[in-house]
Amino acid sequence: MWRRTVARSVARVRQTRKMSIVAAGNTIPGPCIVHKRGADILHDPWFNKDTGFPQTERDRLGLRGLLPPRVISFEQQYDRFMESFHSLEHNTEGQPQEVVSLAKWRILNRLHDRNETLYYRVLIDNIKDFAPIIYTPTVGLVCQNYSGLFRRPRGMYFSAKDKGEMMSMIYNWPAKQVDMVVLTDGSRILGLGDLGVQGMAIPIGKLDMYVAAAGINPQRVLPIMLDVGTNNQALLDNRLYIGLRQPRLEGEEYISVVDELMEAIHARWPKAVVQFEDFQFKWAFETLERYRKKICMFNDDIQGTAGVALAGLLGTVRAQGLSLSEFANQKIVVVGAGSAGLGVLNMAYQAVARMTGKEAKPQFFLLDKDGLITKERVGVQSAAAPFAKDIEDVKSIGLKDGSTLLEVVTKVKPHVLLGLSGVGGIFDEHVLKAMRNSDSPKPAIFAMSNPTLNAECTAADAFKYAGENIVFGSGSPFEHVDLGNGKVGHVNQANNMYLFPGIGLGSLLSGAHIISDGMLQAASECLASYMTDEEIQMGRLYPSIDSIRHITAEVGAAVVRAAVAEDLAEGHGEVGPRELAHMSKEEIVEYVTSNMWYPIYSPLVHEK
Ligand SMILES: NC(=O)C1=CN([C@@H]2O[C@H](COP(=O)(O)OP(=O)(O)OC[C@H]3O[C@@H](n4cnc5c(N)ncnc54)[C@H](O)[C@@H]3O)[C@@H](O)[C@H]2O)C=CC1
Ligand SMILES: CC(=O)C(=O)O
Ligand SMILES: [Mg+2]
Repeated sequence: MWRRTVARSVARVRQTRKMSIVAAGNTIPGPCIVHKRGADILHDPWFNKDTGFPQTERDRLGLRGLLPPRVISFEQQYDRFMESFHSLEHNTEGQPQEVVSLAKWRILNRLHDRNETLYYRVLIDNIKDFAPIIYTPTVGLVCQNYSGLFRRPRGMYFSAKDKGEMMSMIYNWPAKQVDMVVLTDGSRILGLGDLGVQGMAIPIGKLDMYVAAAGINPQRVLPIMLDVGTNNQALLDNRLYIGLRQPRLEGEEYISVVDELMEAIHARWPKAVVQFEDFQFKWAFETLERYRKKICMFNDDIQGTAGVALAGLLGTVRAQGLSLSEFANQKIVVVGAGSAGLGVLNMAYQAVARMTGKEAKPQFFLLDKDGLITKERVGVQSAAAPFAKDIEDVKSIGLKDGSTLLEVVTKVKPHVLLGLSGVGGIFDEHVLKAMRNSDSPKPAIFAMSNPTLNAECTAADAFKYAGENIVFGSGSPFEHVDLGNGKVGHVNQANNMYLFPGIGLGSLLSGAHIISDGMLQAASECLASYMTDEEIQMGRLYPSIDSIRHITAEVGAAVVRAAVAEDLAEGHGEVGPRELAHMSKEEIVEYVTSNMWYPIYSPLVHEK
């Protein structure tokens, strides 16, 4: 009996997939129920179509007379926006970069606030040009100036003053269903430090990427800022700062506020996936350990970054013409022993252990602001301790605890130099030149810190000083480098944006109640195997951001499959765990793709 049900739902998945392709091809989508009329609709960016409301809808919804008479098609609205954007580019030519970037952010933000369907369509279609505005690097600048830029609220703000009230506050959010939450406390925004409540632009930007890359319905996303104060004196002294003007809560007081918020989110939307973003080191690991066995959550800086970095590291092994098992013999220097650096090392160690067995002793070197970390280091963080080198091992190559980056690179001759320090320019001319003596025929340099000014080096400097045969990746985008004679130094964007949307989407659609290491590993492996050998030989470790929807569908499907394999998948909507278990690999990709929202005007039907 239930076999027939499975067959029916697989057929349904196939049918839905067909319909979604049709929808993407602009045929008539299904209706959308709206509980308001007239001007209230025009002021609601979820439903607003501006001049795009057809006459019949204007009549039905009480809009007649509230809009200019001519109906403008979606395509015309799209063209008009792009024309405005291009004239803005033209008109701001020659102005300081920051002015131009903020002007671009403003024009996109205004559209976001007015008409979400059009906003997400232009974002999806122009993701390569617009991601650097709504995401890194411009989002960093936006956070730095958020108190001044703030016009309209988006998402929810919970503060230390709301203690005891969060369970009722969560019901103030107007949407019945929430699928994806991105939560920050603003304590470590990119490499810019503590930006307090102004960090809200990060969850907003990450969720824009969720909509664009993973097709999460924008009506079901929720950016949350947990404002527990700030230790940034400049913000505390700024009379126009829009957050709590008090030092950050610490210890028990802090954790009890996070607990209360997590309980409130989980109570209202038990199936929502919660992504922790840009928490300072001391809380990033602690909150991850605290909630990951109870709630469907992950820490993007620790786990998303690790998966993307591991995929890149495996790519560098392939770029050298070696088999993946050679990964265990790679010498990798990681600069930055924070959430991101330690996340990468954790995952890389697990990969080596899988390849070589438990006795694996990878040749990974970890540095923080005080230089090389060895077992001699006093007060080493417990999360960093497993990666501290044996002092005898480093002595044998002329190094000691606290050796400088230049000393380490010179003596180790690493295959890979990977920066997650937040310190701009730390891979200076000397360090990069030392990479010329790397033991790899294709040394890899990853300057992963964000935003651009915090990158450990620029792409141009990397190719200039370390040589033309390097493989290069950076957290924020750089232009490809002209090496002369028609040769181009390829720049990869080594950013967790290649994984977090797929991790979130896959976890959601699997209905898993937690996100396991196996699901994260599957996501990373999927990204690692996405590129062909030919592409890898050309220094391309990650796909172009233009194909982010496709890669996200593949990653999402890999996460669903891993959840099914681990018996964690509880199903989503009408698709139950047994139906998921009976889907083929291709059917799971179809299931994921068919669940991706695509921006198109739906006919609006009013219901009281
Ligand atoms: N590309 C990507 O996808 C991602 C990039 N990041 C970037 O990584 C950076 C670090 O993030 P977290 O690890 O969360 O920060 P964190 O504050 O937890 O860690 C920073 C680490 O850098 C070390 N450090 C500081 N100055 C140093 C120096 N001069 N030399 C060597 N190490 C130094 C600190 O001791 C600390 O261990 C940020 O800039 C962030 O934007 C983070 C997540 C994802
Ligand atoms: C990309 C990112 O998550 C970060 O820089 O924190
Ligand atoms: Mg982050």
